[in-house]
Amino acid sequence: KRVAILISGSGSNMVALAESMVGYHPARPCLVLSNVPGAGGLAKAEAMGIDTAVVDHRPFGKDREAFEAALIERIDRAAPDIICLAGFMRILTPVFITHYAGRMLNIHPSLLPKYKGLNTHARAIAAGDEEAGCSVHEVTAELDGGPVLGQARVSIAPDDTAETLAKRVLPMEHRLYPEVLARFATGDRTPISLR
Ligand SMILES: N[C@@H]1O[C@H](COP(=O)(O)O)[C@@H](O)[C@H]1O
Repeated sequence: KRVAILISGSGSNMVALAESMVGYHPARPCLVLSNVPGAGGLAKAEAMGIDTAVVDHRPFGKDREAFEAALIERIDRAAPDIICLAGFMRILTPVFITHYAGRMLNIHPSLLPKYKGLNTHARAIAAGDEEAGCSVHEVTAELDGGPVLGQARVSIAPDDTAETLAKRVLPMEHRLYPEVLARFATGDRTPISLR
């Protein structure tokens, strides 16, 4: 299976996914695309010998449709079977989501359905939760709302800040996302849970 990975930033999840797609893994990366020119993850992908592309959203202003048409045109040139959103920070419309329906995944830094959206760790701490974590889900029109295919949990310590918690959750993301992708690429949607 061919996998296109969409990023906006440092791309640590992209690296974890790409590094996992070797040997008997059923998938291979075919493109790393960023909406942010110069995003740190682009250089990392090039160093791994993966094709990269930039579709900058800024010239499109408020015209999401035109931005997404350019995005779809560039992605489909790589003919991916699966799309992985990995720290891709643009909200996608139903047009884009329908085009890749049933073959697009996202990683979100909370135990969904809790804390959809941003600032997930700060909100978990503020709520007095005992646990935090991350989730990989299928992407549907509901933001962070699609079927959850995997979760990883960490305990919240009394002196945790959003930053210290994020530092402990991110390595769990790097374990969870490749595991879910390997299963998804063989058609296995059974949810998994890591600790
Ligand atoms: N959506 C969130 O954005 C962050 C991206 O990190 P990276 O993969 O760009 O390093 C990760 O925490 C991910 O869950």
